[in-house]
Amino acid sequence: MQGLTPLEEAQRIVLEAAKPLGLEKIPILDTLGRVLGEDIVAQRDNPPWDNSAMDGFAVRWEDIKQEHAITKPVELTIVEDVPAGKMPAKSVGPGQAIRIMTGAPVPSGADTVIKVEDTEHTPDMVRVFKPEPRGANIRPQGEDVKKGERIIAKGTPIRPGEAGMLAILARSFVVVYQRPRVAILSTGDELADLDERFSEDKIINSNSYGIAAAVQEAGGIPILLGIAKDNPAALTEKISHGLNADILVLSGGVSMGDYDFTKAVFRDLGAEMNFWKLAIRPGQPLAFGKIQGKLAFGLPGNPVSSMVTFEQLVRPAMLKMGGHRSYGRPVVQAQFQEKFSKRNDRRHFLRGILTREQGVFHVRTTGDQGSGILTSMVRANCLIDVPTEVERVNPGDWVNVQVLGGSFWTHDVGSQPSTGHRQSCC
Ligand SMILES: Nc1nc2c(c(=O)[nH]1)N[C@H]1C(S)=C(S)[C@@H](COP(=O)(O)OP(=O)(O)OC[C@H]3O[C@@H](n4cnc5c(N)ncnc54)[C@H](O)[C@@H]3O)O[C@H]1N2
Ligand code: MOO
Repeated sequence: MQGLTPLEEAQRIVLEAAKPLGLEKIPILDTLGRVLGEDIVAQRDNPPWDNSAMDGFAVRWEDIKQEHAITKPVELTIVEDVPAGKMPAKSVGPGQAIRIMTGAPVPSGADTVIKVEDTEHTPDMVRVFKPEPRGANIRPQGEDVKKGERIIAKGTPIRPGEAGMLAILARSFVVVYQRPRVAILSTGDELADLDERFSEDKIINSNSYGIAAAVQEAGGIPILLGIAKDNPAALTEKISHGLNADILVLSGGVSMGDYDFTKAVFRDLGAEMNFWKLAIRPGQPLAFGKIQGKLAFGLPGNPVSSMVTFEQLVRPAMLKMGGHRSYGRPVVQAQFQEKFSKRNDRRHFLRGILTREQGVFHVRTTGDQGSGILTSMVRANCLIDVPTEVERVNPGDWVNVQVLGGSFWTHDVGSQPSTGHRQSCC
């Protein structure tokens, strides 16, 4: 009998086969979540000139530096008003001030800005009560970005911060990696699709929709191929359509059943395939390889198994193809709140609920962990990663947790993570 393949080995093979896709130029508003395919170099300084950080008065520090300003305020003559968006016409001479708004360019002659609330003023005259250090309240030219500097590196995923920076740098179009197109096919005579009339002996094809959402979450474009009947001809035809995409994901038909034709059809299509019994639970039977140069995954049909194997294998491949440089979910250590035991032959991914209380992460399972219990995925915000060799996890033991999307802090929002506990059960 074929032995169990460690997940890490399968991940290594999959990632080696997955190559970054080509590049395309897209408008800035479409860039969220995409990965930069070029270095972004500043063509000018930001801010482009010294500007005021406060509403107030631009002055010469020499004029206001005196101590005891509160008892003996300095009086300066206002010679101009500079709102944001206007360049100053005059410079500040001895005994003079220019009224200035936040963001407006600092006039020549001035080297310090006094906040309006630290003054008394009329339209023509300002009295300064508070001495400030030289340069106070001035944001110098180029403090954020210097012309010629590489500000965002190729391979960076675009978040709101990067999008704002692209705008600062006047990049209305940027080059990014293409999104992987993922063809999704469910197999099984027992399946009916959502919009079909179906009889009592059918179950609804949920895997295609769960996988499609996972594809979108990983930045890809899902292409639904529907359901293939459990016969080689139907399967071959559907798979051939799927080969127009970058990745083909099948679910079902990879285990030992009389109607499990996936392996045979993959082979007939000339695929170089690995058929694994992975050392994980859920998600043991899995096929992976290349068909006509395209990545093809045969995921197990059980709904939870298809999602967990997607997470561990398809998602990393998609991220690599989409230009990302890191492929894993964030992992945190959490204190397990239950008892759990298993054999020491497979790595388990328990669906979990992660919370944080008094700065410490806690995790419990979602309940029954059968691979047909999709409510476990509905309730989960994480996967609890119990290593192969671990047979027992007790309340209070530290476990690694892969954080799935979404927020999970229901307690003490904003407090710092604890630094005191680093030992792990696993
Ligand atoms: N003799 C053995 N039987 C099984 C083994 C084994 O090693 N030896 N492995 C079991 C494990 S573990 C899994 S996981 C499943 C994987 O089986 P398949 O990939 O062949 O999947 P199917 O048999 O087609 O379906 C399994 C299960 O999932 C439901 N399903 C399938 N597709 C969908 C879909 N698109 N939407 C919703 N539900 C779906 C299907 O109705 C079955 O209930 O094999 C075990 N058996
Ligand atoms: O691998 Mo199966 O996914 O354990 O049910």
